[in-house]
Amino acid sequence: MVQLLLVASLTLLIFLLLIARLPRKRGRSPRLPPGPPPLPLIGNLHQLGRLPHLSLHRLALRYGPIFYLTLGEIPTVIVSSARVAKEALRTHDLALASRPPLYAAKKLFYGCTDVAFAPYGAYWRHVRKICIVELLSARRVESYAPARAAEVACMLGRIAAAGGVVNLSKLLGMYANGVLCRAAFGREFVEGGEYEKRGFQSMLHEYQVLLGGFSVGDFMPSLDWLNAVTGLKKILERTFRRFDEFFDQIIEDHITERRRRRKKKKGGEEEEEEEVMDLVDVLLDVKENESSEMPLTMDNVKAVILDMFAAGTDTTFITLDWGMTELLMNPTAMKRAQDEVQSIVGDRETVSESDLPHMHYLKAVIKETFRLHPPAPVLVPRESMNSVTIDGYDIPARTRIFVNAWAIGRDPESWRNPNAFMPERFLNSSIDFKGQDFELIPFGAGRRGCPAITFGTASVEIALAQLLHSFDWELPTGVTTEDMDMTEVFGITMHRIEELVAVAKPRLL
Ligand code: HEM
Repeated sequence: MVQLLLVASLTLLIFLLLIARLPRKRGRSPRLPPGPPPLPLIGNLHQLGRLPHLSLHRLALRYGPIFYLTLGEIPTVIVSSARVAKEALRTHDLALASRPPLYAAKKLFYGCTDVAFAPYGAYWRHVRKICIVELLSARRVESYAPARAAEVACMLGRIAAAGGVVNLSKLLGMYANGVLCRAAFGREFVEGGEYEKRGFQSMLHEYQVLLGGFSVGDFMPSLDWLNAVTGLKKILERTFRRFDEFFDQIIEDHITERRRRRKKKKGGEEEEEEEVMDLVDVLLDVKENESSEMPLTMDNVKAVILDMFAAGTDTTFITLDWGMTELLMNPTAMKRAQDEVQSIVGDRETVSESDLPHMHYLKAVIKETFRLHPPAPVLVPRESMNSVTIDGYDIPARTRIFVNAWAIGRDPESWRNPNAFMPERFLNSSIDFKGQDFELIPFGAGRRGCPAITFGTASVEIALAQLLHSFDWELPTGVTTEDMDMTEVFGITMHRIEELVAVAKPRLL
């Protein structure tokens, strides 16, 4: 009996040892979406870097609405249909709510401590909440109506002064920068003025180019050091320093002004004018009064302000620029939009923001512009924080996710006659761009979606309505719609290759 027990125990022991030594059964290998073989970096990135939404769209036509590719060392998934975007951005909203650490963003945005490029986590939640509650709330956006009105008036003055043919792109760019300067700094952006002398406009332009540019380290982290050799690191550091010094000066001015106001208040003196809080003031207030465990540093304040400019100026300009271009190319739509504005505003010179809710066709024009020309055609990249299953495919953690909003806006599965500019399609439709309808996602969707939809649309609507109300628009003599080059140029946002030059004829003489 003892022997039997001994043999049984020995057998059990050997069995257990054997099991322990057997190679562990590997987990099922993930079922990745289809896609091309790893794309060698050189050659493809030239193409992908220039017009990624087009290159990725072509690949989607071949491999489907979700496909996988290895870009350099980076596993990447491309989403190109409303159905798959909904699964990615709604069903897996949290898992895909992080951003990859892009090289230029790290250098330019104080180590990604802004809102747009911060990785998901407690810090991002904190600054995003400040953005939504303090900086971009409906009440705050409303408080900037005078800033928008003043900049619209400046733009009309510049158009009138040009006396006919105007470089509308230039003026729309100044309008978009002007609105943000007033909202953020409480100051005017005047041509030849303080900001222009300090090269603010060119600094903003440089930022867009650098952010949209290609860095080897973003796709080959092991070759990060090459950015020092190519000179990119130096350029980024120089641009960063210029902005940093500029912001230091702005913040210093605000602190001095706040001290002066407080002193006056203490002395019982009344302020002559009502105090309007600009975004820098709001952030300084938040910083001073914060009792949270995560107090903002001055660098954090600068990173968030920079975000407002980087995310808010070019996007507004591009929407207005493509909107006016499409209207000039489509005179019937232009006339219908003008008739609507005229019927609501009548003989008044100035369009008021309270007129806008009645302008259904104008809103449809803006939606159609977003559909065909989303300012960020490939949404700001996301990074998966854990593995998820999308459309039946396994997407591992730390995969980069690109959503091609441009391709989705032109998908024949979602849109009839997708390449035509037809604002009417939105008149009897409930489709909106607020992140609920995945056929139209110019502002992205989910917890990482744009927090400034109200700010962005307010600036676009009032400017477009006033341009249509004050002037009749035509192409310059000798230029036909066929001559208009609709080629897109890609940075982090998507401009038209040509500047828009048009003839403005005053309507209200
Ligand atoms: C026409 C106007 C605009 C468009 C089309 C637009 C579009 C976008 C898009 C596509 C994203 C990425 C969304 C995603 O990942 O799902 C984004 C993010 C962001 N936008 Fe906008 N935007 C506009 C205006 C603005 C303005 C005016 C501001 C600020 C003043 C702004 C601030 C931001 C910020 C801070 C983020 C980052 C959000 C985060 O990562 O949590 N945007 N925007």
